[in-house]
Amino acid sequence: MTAYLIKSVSVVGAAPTDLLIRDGVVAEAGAGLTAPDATVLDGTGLVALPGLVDLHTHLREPGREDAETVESGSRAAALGGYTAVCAMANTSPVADTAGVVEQVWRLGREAGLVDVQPIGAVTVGLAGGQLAELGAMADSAARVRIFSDDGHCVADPKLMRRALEYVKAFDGVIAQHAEEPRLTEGAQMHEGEVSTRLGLTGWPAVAEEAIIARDVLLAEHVGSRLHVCHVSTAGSVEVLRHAKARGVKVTAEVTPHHLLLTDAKAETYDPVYKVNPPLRTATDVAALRAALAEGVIDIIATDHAPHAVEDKECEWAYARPGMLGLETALSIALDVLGPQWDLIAERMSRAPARIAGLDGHGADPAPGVPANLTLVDPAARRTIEPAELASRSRNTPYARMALPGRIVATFLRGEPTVLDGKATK
Ligand SMILES: NC(=O)N[C@@H](CC(=O)O)C(=O)O
Repeated sequence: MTAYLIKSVSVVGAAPTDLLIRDGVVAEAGAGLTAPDATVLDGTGLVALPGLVDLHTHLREPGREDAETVESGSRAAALGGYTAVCAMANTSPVADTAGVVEQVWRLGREAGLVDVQPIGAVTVGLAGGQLAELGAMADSAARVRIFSDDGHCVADPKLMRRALEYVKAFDGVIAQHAEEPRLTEGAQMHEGEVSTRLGLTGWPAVAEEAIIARDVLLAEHVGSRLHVCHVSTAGSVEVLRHAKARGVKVTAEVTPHHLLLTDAKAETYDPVYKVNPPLRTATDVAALRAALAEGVIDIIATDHAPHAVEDKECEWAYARPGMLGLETALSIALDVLGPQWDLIAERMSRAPARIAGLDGHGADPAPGVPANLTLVDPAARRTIEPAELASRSRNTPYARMALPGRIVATFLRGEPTVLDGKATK
């Protein structure tokens, strides 16, 4: 195994130092390190972060390998600075059995670019009618700890209660896609001034807020862990703030796109901006940014949702919801938060690793720590060219935008998955 000596790198924003990576761990850290056998990388001007961890990735395999595979999504993740991703269960077949989660987990190991941690479905076929085999998935080789029907809400309160109770046995967590389905029938975008003007059916903020309010009460009642996917409204932030103040075991994520874009984008009628939950108003964006800074929202998760051309380049009403995210998330975080490296490390690596229970991830580079880390050049700007993305899909909302920050290298247990901004395999 090649050793790497990274010279003069800022670890999470601190004064420059050297890092020696050997045998899968950070072997040494300090000024003036030498190692004759090591490959030397110049870290001048670069920031080392603990490898990013994405709690919400759609890898589409099995079933829609034309849109993404475990391997292509893993490569996109490594290029985005990630060392671990949690793969959502809305595949075909659905990841609702030990067999499917083990398949995804094995494919991740074979690709070897990031650790792929499968998420199991809460209900059979994501149909919301009957609990899936949560215990069998937890006991499988994939050791599933996060369960989600993402794409669908676990709308039945009794099933949601049972699921929350069930996962307590193995310290699992239910990640809820908060959307009261009766309030979003036919919805195409955020319900508000823009939807009224465009004549499109609206997805009201209350459809999200009502489910979060219900679920935090259920989680409190049964003393279990709830994670709220892709929080998108100012009202949801208030519900979460209240729940956290009461001591409810709830965590929440926000996506890069909900931190940057608004429903005004729908005026273009370009379905690349169609997403679930929908892009909201500038007031919501401001509330989400404040909540992320404050910690009411715990993490940034990408909701990387690749879609084939025919599912996106069509009329708005027929387009699938979802956007790419893995290869641009760190840049959007840098744009939104500025160079607050400790906050970025917390929201994009340490906290998601804790929530997912991913050992070996989410620890700042220091002697003895597994060498899961990424090197960022914050001074670089790059223009996003969809054709150059590693994802099999092209549905990025940032096409031709110049974004700050570039991932120079990513290491997974001491092996480079990205060097010089390029995937190593
Ligand atoms: N977030 C999205 O817009 N899409 C997700 C599922 C979903 O949440 O609808 C997808 O799987 O494409």
